[in-house]
Amino acid sequence: MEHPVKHDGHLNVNAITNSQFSFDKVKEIADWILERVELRPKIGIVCGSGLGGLGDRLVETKIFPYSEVPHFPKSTVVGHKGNLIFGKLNDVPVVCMQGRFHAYEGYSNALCTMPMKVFKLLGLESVILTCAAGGINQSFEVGDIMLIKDHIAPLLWTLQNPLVGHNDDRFGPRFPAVNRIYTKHYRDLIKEIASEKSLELKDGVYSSLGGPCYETVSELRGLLQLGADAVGMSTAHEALVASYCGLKVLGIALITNKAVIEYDSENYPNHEEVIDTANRRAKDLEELVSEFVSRTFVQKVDMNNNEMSK
Ligand SMILES: O=P(O)(O)O[C@@H]1C[C@H](O)[C@@H](CO)O1
Ligand code: HPA
Repeated sequence: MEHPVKHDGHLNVNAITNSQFSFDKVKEIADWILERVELRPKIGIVCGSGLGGLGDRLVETKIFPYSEVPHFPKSTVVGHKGNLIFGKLNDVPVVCMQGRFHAYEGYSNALCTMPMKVFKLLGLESVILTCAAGGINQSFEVGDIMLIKDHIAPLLWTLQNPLVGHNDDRFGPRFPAVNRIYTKHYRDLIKEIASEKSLELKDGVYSSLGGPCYETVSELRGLLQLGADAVGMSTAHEALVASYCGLKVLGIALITNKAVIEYDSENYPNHEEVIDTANRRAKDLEELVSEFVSRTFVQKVDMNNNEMSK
């Protein structure tokens, strides 16, 4: 069993720790990848349930099934292929997780969020998190695309928060601020792109519970009262760790089903509907993300050129 080691070399044996993914272990994963891939992307994409088509859009790819990547577990959920793909999207180098890890698969939140730390050590600056979610906001329709402006994640209020334990400040600070996780500039940019494409984009608060069960009517009513617009089982903890690691975050939820907030309704959520809606709406979401990736990259190149010519 690995001891929690501070990076100054001091043992911190009394801390409950998430030594499961120490800096050295994450570095081992990142180094393994860097030895095998020439591409050096600045943007990472995580594909939610049924949204793996984004990965299929990449060209000049190098694909690693998760089973080949050191310390990566299996992706066990339908609609999550389980590939780490390096390639170009709209001519921009990206790395794409075709499928994510969920706590309900039996994985710790430290493990579920480990890829964000790997992204940091790969030199990424930004991550785009996509997910499927149930619409709690009663004005939302199935198939709506919701830009995540904030999240409510009760599990992150507990010791299940992946940042609990020994903090290695090479990843991020002990006490990260979380009031600006979803980068404003990115939200503005994607709204602009959606409006140019005449694509309606909802703006909302994503809430996440642990799953794998969907929510009770009373839980959903409670989340609505708290200000949530959509509910899912992922994303918030990844966004937290990405932001803690200094990555800029864009979060997009596809409303795959309406959350049932009427007692005794005949309707009920199910994963088949989630996947069907994702398949039906994936194209618009993929185009939005592709355009976002290329504009972000162009802006970055512009900024660098301007800086260099100063
Ligand atoms: O990985 P995401 O959050 O997109 O997947 C959602 C949550 C569950 O994994 C599943 C429920 O249908 O879809
Ligand atoms: N609840 C939780 N997670 C989900 C849902 C839902 O209604 N739809 C897709 N993922």
